[in-house]
Amino acid sequence: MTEQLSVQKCEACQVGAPQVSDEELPVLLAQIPDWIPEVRDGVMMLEREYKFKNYKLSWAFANKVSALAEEEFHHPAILLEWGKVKITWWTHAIKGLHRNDFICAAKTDKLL
Ligand SMILES: C[C@H](O)[C@H](O)[C@H]1CNC2=NC(N)=NC(=O)C2=N1
Repeated sequence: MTEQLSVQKCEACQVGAPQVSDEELPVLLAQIPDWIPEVRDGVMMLEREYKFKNYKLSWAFANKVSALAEEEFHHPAILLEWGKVKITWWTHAIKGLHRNDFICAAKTDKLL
């Protein structure tokens, strides 16, 4: 069993890096069951919406995710609303999902 995604580090990802394979996809998705794979304009992404009691709590969580992104140098889309934060991870350089996206999704869950 490979170690938990949330303790792994993102690797530098360049254009041409491999997307997650069809065989790996279900194995990785099973490790982050609260995340939904979405395909937009042919690009597969991982998405999760978190609910909070008010805007300040949503804002604080969004800030933590931003700090994580800088630490990993891998950046999500963050939709910040009153009582909700939607996080979407994908790898722009390869227009799809890299192992990094799963690592970052798992790390995002640990920020709660
Ligand atoms: C220049 C380029 O944006 C950087 O190399 C990094 C920054 N953060 C990134 N974040 C994500 N999600 N995908 C990328 O391809 C990516 N590239």
